[in-house]
Amino acid sequence: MELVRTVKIDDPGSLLEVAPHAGATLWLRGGDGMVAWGEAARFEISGPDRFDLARRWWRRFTAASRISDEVERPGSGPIMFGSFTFDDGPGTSVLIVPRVVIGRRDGIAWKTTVGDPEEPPRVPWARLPHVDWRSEPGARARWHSAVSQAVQDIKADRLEKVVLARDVRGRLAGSFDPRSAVARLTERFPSCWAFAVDGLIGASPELLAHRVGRDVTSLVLAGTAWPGGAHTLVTPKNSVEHSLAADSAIAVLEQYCDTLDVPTPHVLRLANVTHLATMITGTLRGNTDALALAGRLHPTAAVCGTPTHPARELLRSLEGLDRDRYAAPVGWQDSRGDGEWCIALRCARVSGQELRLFAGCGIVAGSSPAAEWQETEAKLGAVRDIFGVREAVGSF
Ligand SMILES: C=C(O[C@H]1C=CC=C(C(=O)O)[C@@H]1O)C(=O)O
Repeated sequence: MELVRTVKIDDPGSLLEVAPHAGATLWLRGGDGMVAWGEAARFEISGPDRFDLARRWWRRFTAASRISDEVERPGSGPIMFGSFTFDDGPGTSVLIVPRVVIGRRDGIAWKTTVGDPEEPPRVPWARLPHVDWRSEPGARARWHSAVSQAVQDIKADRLEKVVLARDVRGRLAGSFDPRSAVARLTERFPSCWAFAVDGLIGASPELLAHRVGRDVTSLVLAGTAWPGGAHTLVTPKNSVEHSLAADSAIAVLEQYCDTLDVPTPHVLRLANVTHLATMITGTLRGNTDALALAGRLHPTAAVCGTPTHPARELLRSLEGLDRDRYAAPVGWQDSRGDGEWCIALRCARVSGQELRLFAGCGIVAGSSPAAEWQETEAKLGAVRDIFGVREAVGSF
């Protein structure tokens, strides 16, 4: 039985600077969050039951741990980070229990250790390497025909909305250090959740499920405008797109919450795009953990469509894409069941020297293929542009 011990520590300053090497797990927002390293346990799963299997495994892990936690806040004590696949298959979802976690939230900082880990050597940050982007002959034509087909299906009342995505691939010309990538992402997207979990890096603006005690929050985004785009944000098309996404989250959260507050949508401004956003808050009826909520919410109509099943079938046939861990829950959970699960958007999967970026957009009856292409380009810029910036921002 391993001892999981959390102690209060002095403010560590920049959390990113504390991460000792490029293998660290990172979860940051507005300067707060957690950085973690080492692996006390790892669990890989696939299939339609992956969320339930993950929760069961996590319950067993925490039940088998001796816990000493002098902080007792969300994220203290035993914690796992996870990244799930969008689809039931192929691909594996992963949970990681780090050996060491340094966290800070609301002015309180802590260190959690599992067992008695050794201090790893500190490896200086590596600059972000140059990326050779792969040219994709025919990608634009394929996109146009997929969006046109989706619009036809929607106009023929086969479904109301489908979210179509595409990927862009590149080859890294040198070694990749997620600390450098996340530093750039947090600078450019301070209101987003910037993360590096098992080779998935990104800065997501969309919170699928956040639970602290009985309080639940879900920030639903859908409907986008971007600089140079032909449309403003508030259009009938974007409003339809947004309300379908919000409704899909509300329909699930209603089943678990005694009270639910759904304000009118607001405008979320990011560096590259603006979104319609609805911040749903609720009070849980029972003790449903954050991952259970995320698993039930996934996939919302912000990343799949309405109704869910036909949209999932259609996107599968039109995209010709393995979404891998894009557009799926990424986040963390502690032993109390509190946690923070985002939808992995504005992200890239790094494996070896290969880099794969993803972006998608909601298609409704009023969608045009050319505008939706531009929208994916604006969204892809969130990660693509960090490779174009040459100045150092951290301790290289
Ligand atoms: C699917 C993505 O965005 C979703 C979140 C915000 C706005 C969206 C939209 O306007 O289409 C998408 O629903 C993506 O960034 O890949």
